[in-house]
Amino acid sequence: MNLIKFLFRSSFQLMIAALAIGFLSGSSSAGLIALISYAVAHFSKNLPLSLILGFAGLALSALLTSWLVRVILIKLSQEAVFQLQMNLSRQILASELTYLEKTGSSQLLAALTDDIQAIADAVYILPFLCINLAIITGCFAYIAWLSWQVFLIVSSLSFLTIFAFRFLLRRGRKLLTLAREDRDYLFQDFRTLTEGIKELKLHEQKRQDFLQEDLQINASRFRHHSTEGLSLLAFTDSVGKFVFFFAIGLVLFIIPKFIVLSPLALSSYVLTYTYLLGPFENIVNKLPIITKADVALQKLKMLGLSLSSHAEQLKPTQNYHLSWQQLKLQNVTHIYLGEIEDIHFTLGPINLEFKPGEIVFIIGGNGSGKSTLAKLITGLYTPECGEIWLDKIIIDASQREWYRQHFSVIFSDFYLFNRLLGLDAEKLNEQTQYYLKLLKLEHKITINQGRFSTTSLSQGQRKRLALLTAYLEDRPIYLFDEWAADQDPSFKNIFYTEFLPQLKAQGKLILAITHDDHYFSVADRIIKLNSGQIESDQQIVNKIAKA
Ligand SMILES: Nc1ncnc2c1ncn2[C@@H]1O[C@H](COP(=O)(O)OP(=O)(O)OP(=O)(O)O)[C@@H](O)[C@H]1O
Repeated sequence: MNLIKFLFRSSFQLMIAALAIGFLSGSSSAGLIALISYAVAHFSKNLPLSLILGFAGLALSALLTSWLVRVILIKLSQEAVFQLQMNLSRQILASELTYLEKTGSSQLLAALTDDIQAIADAVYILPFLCINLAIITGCFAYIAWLSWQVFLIVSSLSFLTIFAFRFLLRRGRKLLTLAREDRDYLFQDFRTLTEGIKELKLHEQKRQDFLQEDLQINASRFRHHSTEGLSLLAFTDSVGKFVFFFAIGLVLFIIPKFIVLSPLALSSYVLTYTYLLGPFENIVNKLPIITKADVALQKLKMLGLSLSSHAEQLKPTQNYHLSWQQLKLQNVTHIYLGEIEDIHFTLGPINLEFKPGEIVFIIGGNGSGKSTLAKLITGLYTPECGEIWLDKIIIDASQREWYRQHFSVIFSDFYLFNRLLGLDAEKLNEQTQYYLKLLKLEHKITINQGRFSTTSLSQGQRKRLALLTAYLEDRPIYLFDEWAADQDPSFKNIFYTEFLPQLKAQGKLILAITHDDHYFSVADRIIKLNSGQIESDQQIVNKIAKA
């Protein structure tokens, strides 16, 4: 089973220790049953002291070992879940952006939340399952000791039952796997629900279409597969109980007709079986949780495999170059393959050279490839063809992480973190306060030990806060994707006529994707894209606005 293999892989020694102690716990419980059977059959007022001491010893051992095995398994399983969360997060961070974009955030979120939760639920109950399994094994050993014939009959019956159940369990697992696939679509719908709430509230027909044709269909498919799968497992549970009672009836009414059994042996069987009902029920009841976790682990394994096949080298090889001379793109291309094979978008081949202290505007119509070019220049996309050079260093897989450290970027769909990550907030406090004032944010937010008091701001203010972070990062190359689009005219003016020239004066290369033709004169150079190709690359000679 995936879950057991997963725990063995997490810590082989702890698993072996847990199994050994679990076995001791099961044996103690089975020993107790044997002792109780004996005491009931030989009941008298003066039972021997050894029996009483034996009872106390076994009870204490059962208690201690069951506690110990639980502690070990809880530690082991929680550690395994922790590692799973961290590894998956690391793998996502290390994967190529193009692959992550193709996979979609809904699938990743479903894995990080649903799948890991399903595994956490299963590993929580695993200690109890192990103890119950050990008790069942111990009790079966006791039955074998009482009569090997009865043991053979009963264990053959058990094997037959398990064999017959395999089909049902496999079918149940298949249905739960389908339900898990439905979860991915549901997650996508939940994202639409939360992120598109404004649009959905404003348009009744849109809301109804979304509810009935998307959410409801996916939710009912999930309901159907889950109900079928779980019902099948519930059926297994009931049949299991029937087989159990059948076995008791067999020992009580049928076997004595063929095999001579003493009343002591008979009462011991019945007592043992009745006691076994609890652990057995416990195991069968938990089958759906274990099956779900198994499906989740399989899903995580597949995701992990495909993530690692798209993994990048994430260790920067050396400090980034503060003084560089030339950034060159040579015949660089990027292709987006569409759902339909012959509908795709190709950017390039692009040939460009940049130098420090340049203000370069990248312009072009919607869908001309500006943001794609930004992702190529910053090293987020790996070019399908062509090369990127920074001075004399070619940016290949081993240099890409290092190369990316040269950029401070504000994308149009940027994410605003709620604190200054990767920066020494204490050291930068003075600068931070200065930029807060400059960006007119000092009355809106405070920054305490690098943490912003709020990020619930207008889009324009959020972008200004992102700009503050970019300033503090102080990297050699700045890229702004339509930064000024959400700013009011006065801030737009400050951005183009003060901020950009200030960065230029510091020797930074500034690449700004923009539609603000009013400020084109600020640029040293304007690159125009059209349908993924460079239409023009023009130096601006007579600059009007100066820093
Ligand atoms: N993740 C993606 N997968 C597939 N196609 C994409 C993806 N991102 C962009 N495209 C396609 O690539 C083309 C260029 O997109 P891009 O976002 O680079 O254009 P843009 O010039 O930045 O547009 P805009 O000004 O509207 O932001 C578009 O036709 C777009 O549909």
